[in-house]
Amino acid sequence: MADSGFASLPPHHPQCLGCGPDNPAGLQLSVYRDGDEVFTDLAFDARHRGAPGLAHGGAISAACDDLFGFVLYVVEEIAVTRTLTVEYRAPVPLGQRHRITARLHHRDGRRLHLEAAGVGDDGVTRFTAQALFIVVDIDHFSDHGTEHDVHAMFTQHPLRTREGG
Ligand SMILES: CCCCCCCCCCCCCC(=O)SCCNC(=O)CCNC(=O)[C@H](O)C(C)(C)COP(=O)(O)OP(=O)(O)OC[C@H]1O[C@@H](n2cnc3c(N)ncnc32)[C@H](O)[C@@H]1OP(=O)(O)O
Repeated sequence: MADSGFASLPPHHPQCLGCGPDNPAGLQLSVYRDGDEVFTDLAFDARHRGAPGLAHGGAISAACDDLFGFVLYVVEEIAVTRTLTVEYRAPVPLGQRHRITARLHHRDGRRLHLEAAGVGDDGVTRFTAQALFIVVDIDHFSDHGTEHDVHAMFTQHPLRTREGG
């Protein structure tokens, strides 16, 4: 959904499982910033099926994890997931739109404590999540991605300027 008035945030990279527009198997999240929070509106579909008619818990977890990766724009740090906990409070029906909102709860050194909630159009909170992200530098990605891909991931990011790239 186009939420006019909110800043649209760029995907982590075009093939990202969570937000990459060029990944047909991905969630293709569109993420917006609202003050210190980020959010996405998502209706899980047949690709994300767990039990009949319901979203798979792993798909819900992936959506939360990726959305946490957008809080990094707010925090202005590069970080990766160390722990992720999802509370599945109620089944999530396929096709029902949920707004997932994430924010920094608090920071402790390199540790970013994050929290998120997924609320349906009907006002029901069906899942919440907490994560610990650890701040890293760009070199963290260099061992596994090609130099070109790592460079491409960060050249489109506002955080690039912080790293002097
Ligand atoms: C928008 C921004 C741009 C894009 C961003 C990038 C793309 C993002 C894409 C997003 C996609 C979605 C996201 C994804 O999919 S991210 C992909 C999934 N995640 C990973 O692949 C991460 C794999 N793990 C690692 O690489 C290492 O473990 C890291 C780098 C995380 C830490 O290894 P490192 O050797 O560096 O650090 P450390 O082990 O000494 O620990 C560091 C500190 O943390 C403390 N600690 C540890 N565990 C716990 C705990 N359970 N409770 C409390 N504290 C804990 C620990 O005591 C220490 O504290 P201190 O001694 O310093 O005080």
